[in-house]
Amino acid sequence: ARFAWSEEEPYQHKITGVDIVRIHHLSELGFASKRVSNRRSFGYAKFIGANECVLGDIVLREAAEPTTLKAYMRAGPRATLHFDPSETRVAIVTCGGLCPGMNSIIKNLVTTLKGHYGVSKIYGIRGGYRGFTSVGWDAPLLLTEETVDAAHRQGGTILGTSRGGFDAEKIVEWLRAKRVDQLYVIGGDGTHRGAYKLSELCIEKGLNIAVAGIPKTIDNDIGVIDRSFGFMTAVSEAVRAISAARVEAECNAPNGVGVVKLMGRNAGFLAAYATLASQDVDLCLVPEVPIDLVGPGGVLNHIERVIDAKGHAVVVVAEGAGEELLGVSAVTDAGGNRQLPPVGEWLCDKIKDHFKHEGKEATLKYIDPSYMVRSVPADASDSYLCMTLAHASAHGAMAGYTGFTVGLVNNRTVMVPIPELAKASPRAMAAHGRTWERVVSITGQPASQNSLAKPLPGTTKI
Ligand SMILES: Nc1ncnc2c1ncn2[C@@H]1O[C@H](COP(=O)(O)OP(=O)(O)OP(=O)(O)O)[C@@H](O)[C@H]1O
Ligand SMILES: O=P(O)(O)OC[C@H]1O[C@](O)(CO)[C@@H](O)[C@@H]1O
Ligand SMILES: [Mg+2]
Repeated sequence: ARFAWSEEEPYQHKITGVDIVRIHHLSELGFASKRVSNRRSFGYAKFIGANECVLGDIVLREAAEPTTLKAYMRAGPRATLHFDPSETRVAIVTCGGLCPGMNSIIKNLVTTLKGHYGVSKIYGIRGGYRGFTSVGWDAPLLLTEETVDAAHRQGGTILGTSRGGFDAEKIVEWLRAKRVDQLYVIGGDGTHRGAYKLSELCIEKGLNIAVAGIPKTIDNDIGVIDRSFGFMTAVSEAVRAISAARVEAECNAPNGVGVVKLMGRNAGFLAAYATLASQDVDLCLVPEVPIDLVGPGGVLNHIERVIDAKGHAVVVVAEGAGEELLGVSAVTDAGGNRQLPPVGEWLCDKIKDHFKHEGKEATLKYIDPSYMVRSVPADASDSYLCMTLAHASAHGAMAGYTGFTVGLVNNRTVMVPIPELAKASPRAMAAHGRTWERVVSITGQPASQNSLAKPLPGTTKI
């Protein structure tokens, strides 16, 4: 490709080729394929060819060396199905924390697998990975187009979810006993690590089962993909909390301060995007950037300066921020996620102490919307995304692909090998990247927050 940046400075990109990141196909692994032709296409859409792909990085940077472009397999219906739909049995499970859109994914999986392909049976596993081993009230449900009809209007997951309780041997044994052909796993990075182990164990045990993931997280901490479903809905809910904090801060004298704590364990995407979307925030603290509390460039002085100038201030803090000051807990939850220190309350105390020390009074209102940002149904944009992801996943598994997940890459749906996604997850915001630069520019917070930034492992350019 030849481009001229200017008459004086012509520049040529040297692209040597395209590397397509391939995913496993059950027939290539030696499993018998029914080779059924995909007659259920609506007739006007083309099937996706084996080499159709989507470029991973569409930004061409000036490079001295020739570049090979990385690409992902394009998702969508294939001409030949590995499974005969009339005999196909499916299981769906949701794991990890709640996220807007989980029910939309379940509904669209069921409507496409039943309505479009006509599979014979769909099990809905109750309460996450634990549900495979449960007996009793939480035994699997049989899902039909009727039972999921209104699901997308509700928050949460109609199947229930959990952390912990992963037992690969028992889960694979359940799949074998129920003669399940396809397993759909909706969850975050931990869930995907589990899903890949299941796909590998199925192969090892000679089971002709496709395992497909659909990434879910309001933290947007899953690598490779543009964004995870539910994230932007959670951002909108977070903006409502910030608006409330601004109103409280504006109206409560003297020196109103509104502090909002948002979810975001390792990644501050939710806090950063809500800050940028609301335009009401004067200070945003995230896990990726250490907090510089005191001193002329510190955040306490910044809040005081903002209040001196306009009478009030709004602060957003992500729950995972400030571990370098508050200490890292050794306590973990059932999924192995470490307990976080109470950074919101701690910050409120520090702000009040600072004002007292300066002989001033701060009227501080603390808002922790907590689970409210993630327990709502998906908004229109996320509902649309859920529909495309569920279809992408069903088309991939029906075609016989396994150990893959789906996502948007450069706004196109693709299939990604789960290890590729797991390697890049959890991702964090680049502490020297453009999103954080925008946050610093919008809030006016001290740039020293930026220069102190420490890139974390797994950090991406976003
Ligand atoms: N490395 C792993 N191998 C196998 N299973 C795992 C692994 N990590 C987590 N899991 C299982 O995946 C499920 C969900 O894990 P986790 O609590 O890490 O949530 P998550 O999928 O990362 O979602 P969230 O975005 O809410 O953190 C749990 O049942 C957990 O036992
Ligand atoms: O209390 P729970 O269900 O473990 O979930 C809390 C965590 O889940 C997340 O929402 C991710 O799913 C994090 O932001 C948050 O730390
Ligand atoms: Mg996780």
